[in-house]
Amino acid sequence: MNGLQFDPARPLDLIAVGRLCIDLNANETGRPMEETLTFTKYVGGSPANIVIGAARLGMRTGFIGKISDDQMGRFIRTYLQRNGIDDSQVSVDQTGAVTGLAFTEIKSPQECSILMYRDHVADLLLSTEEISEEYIRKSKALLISGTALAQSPSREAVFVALEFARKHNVTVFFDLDYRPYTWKSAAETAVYYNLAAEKCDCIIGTREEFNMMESLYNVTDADDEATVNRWFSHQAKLVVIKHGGSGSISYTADGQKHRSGIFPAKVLKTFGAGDSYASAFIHSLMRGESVGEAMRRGSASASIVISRHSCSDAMPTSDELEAFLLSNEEITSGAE
Ligand SMILES: Nc1ncnc2c1ncn2[C@@H]1O[C@H](COP(=O)(O)OP(=O)(O)OP(=O)(O)O)[C@@H](O)[C@H]1O
Ligand SMILES: O=C(O)C[C@@H](O)[C@H](O)C(=O)CO
Repeated sequence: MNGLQFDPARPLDLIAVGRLCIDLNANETGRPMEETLTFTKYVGGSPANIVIGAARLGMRTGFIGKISDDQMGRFIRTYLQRNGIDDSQVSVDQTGAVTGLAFTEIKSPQECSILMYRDHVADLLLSTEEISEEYIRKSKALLISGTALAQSPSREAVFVALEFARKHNVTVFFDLDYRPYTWKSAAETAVYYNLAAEKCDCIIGTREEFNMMESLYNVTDADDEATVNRWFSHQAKLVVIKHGGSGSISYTADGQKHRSGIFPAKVLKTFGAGDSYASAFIHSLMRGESVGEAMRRGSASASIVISRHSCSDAMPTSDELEAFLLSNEEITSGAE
């Protein structure tokens, strides 16, 4: 059992709070960004990608965030609307803030990097007054993403959202989504990640992200069992540790452990794997499937997205995911 509860009476399935930005993915692959001439524009931001993926799979979704008062902000809002994501809680910045940009470099399938422009971005100006208790109580689940904790007032807004979620039995997913360029210090990062993680029901992260959180307490031996037991002593009922091309391992508070391998992928770029994994994983859990099945679907979604140019736009529909699962065998591997 995964221990997660979802109230079927709630009109929304999943609300995300956090970053809405723009991905500018290099069209010329196989070369450094210094030699890139053209980019394709997509909606980006880890929580945005996850919710877009969930909406593609048929979930009733919403977003709490802030966009810039310009063409980029309007591009994002239109895209959310076109994908059936409720944007009633997406506010428009009035201070001249800009939309975060994520320039991606695809030197090779294994050598991808992201250059982030995040000075004075609108998404980190989301304030506590813009977090609606009534809105959150309409949802079965809430997704928070680590980067929204990087600066005030977004940081406080996330903790208010967590409080409302707890108050109204809204299950909380925490996708760690650690992006170093947004934080001032390792200690600040670890403190806020740990404080937020204590309030979450399901934590999804890579081994490196959990190491970052534990570094504050001089824990250096990167032991999965010790990691998950720390979170089970708080609110968590399910912890997923992702291991890139080696697959993923999940742990439930009642002592079960599930390993998942990967699906073969013609990798174009590696980023987007985590967001696509999370979207299909959450969708599967919320429709009552087992943790093992949810991991299988997450892995399949990841393989689809890393074989395509974008993240958000590449998120598979239900039909695409089913077709992929029918025609591909998961490569079971000992994900250590
Ligand atoms: N090369 C690959 N081939 C197939 N599947 C992969 C590959 N890399 C990652 N995956 C799948 O995607 C999942 C998440 O990938 P990863 O562990 O890299 O998370 P992440 O670092 O959060 O991803 P991102 O690069 O989007 O930030 C893995 O557990 C695995 O199922
Ligand atoms: O989360 C970000 O700001 C970057 C994303 O927009 C990008 O699509 C990515 O890195 C996905 O993991």
